[in-house]
Amino acid sequence: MTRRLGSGSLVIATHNAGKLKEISALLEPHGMKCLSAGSLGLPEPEETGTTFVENALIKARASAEASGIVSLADDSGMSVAALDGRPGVYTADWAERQHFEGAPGRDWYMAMGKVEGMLAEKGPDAPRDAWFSCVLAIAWPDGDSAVYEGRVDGSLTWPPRGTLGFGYDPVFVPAGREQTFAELDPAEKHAMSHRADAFAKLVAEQFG
Ligand SMILES: O=c1nc[nH]c2c1ncn2[C@H]1C[C@H](O)[C@@H](COP(=O)(O)OP(=O)(O)OP(=O)(O)O)O1
Ligand SMILES: [Mg+2]
Repeated sequence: MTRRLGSGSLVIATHNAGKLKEISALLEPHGMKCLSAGSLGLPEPEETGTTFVENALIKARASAEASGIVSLADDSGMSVAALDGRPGVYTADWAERQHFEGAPGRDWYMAMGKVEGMLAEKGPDAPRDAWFSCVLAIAWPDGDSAVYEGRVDGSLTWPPRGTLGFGYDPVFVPAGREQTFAELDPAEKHAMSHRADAFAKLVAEQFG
């Protein structure tokens, strides 16, 4: 029997503002009070794992140990079929850290261009299939943990379109739609994304 969260406070162990917003919106209806790793001043652990599961557990455990509060981490990324699943676990690393108007962030436009450039090298007929993966890991301060995996399939478009969402959203068109994740209403993205898929499993087990 998997341990359950119950109600109360939970730390969202991410330093990505886009994820924090999406995860808080998904958890609040279940009566959880969401604190952020950033606002608690928790350090950002190095993501030394080679799988989404390993990295999600590294982040959740680091937060639970440092805060003494049950913590939820998300490790996610985009995989391109014609690139043998890259960038995958290294999706964030492909976007260099930059400072925009004084605030730290990652250069997503550059990263999307890098993916497109590598795909172009495969020729004009290379399949443009891609998918996002998301692993959510919950870690309790006593070392217990639970993991949930999600995925959404789609294809890559170029040039990037839309201003909503974050990261690679402007180049990802989910299967069966014409708009990119950055053009869709956030509520629509939340209903079909890799994060939504993992969350549905988390909610079924934790709050069902
Ligand atoms: O819905 C998404 N829409 C667009 N891009 C996305 C999405 N979900 C993940 N991604 C990309 C960007 C993210 O940065 C990277 C995951 O890297 P990942 O290490 O899990 O996240 P992160 O470093 O941004 O924040 P943190 O580790 O503090 O949670 O994949
Ligand atoms: Mg990260």
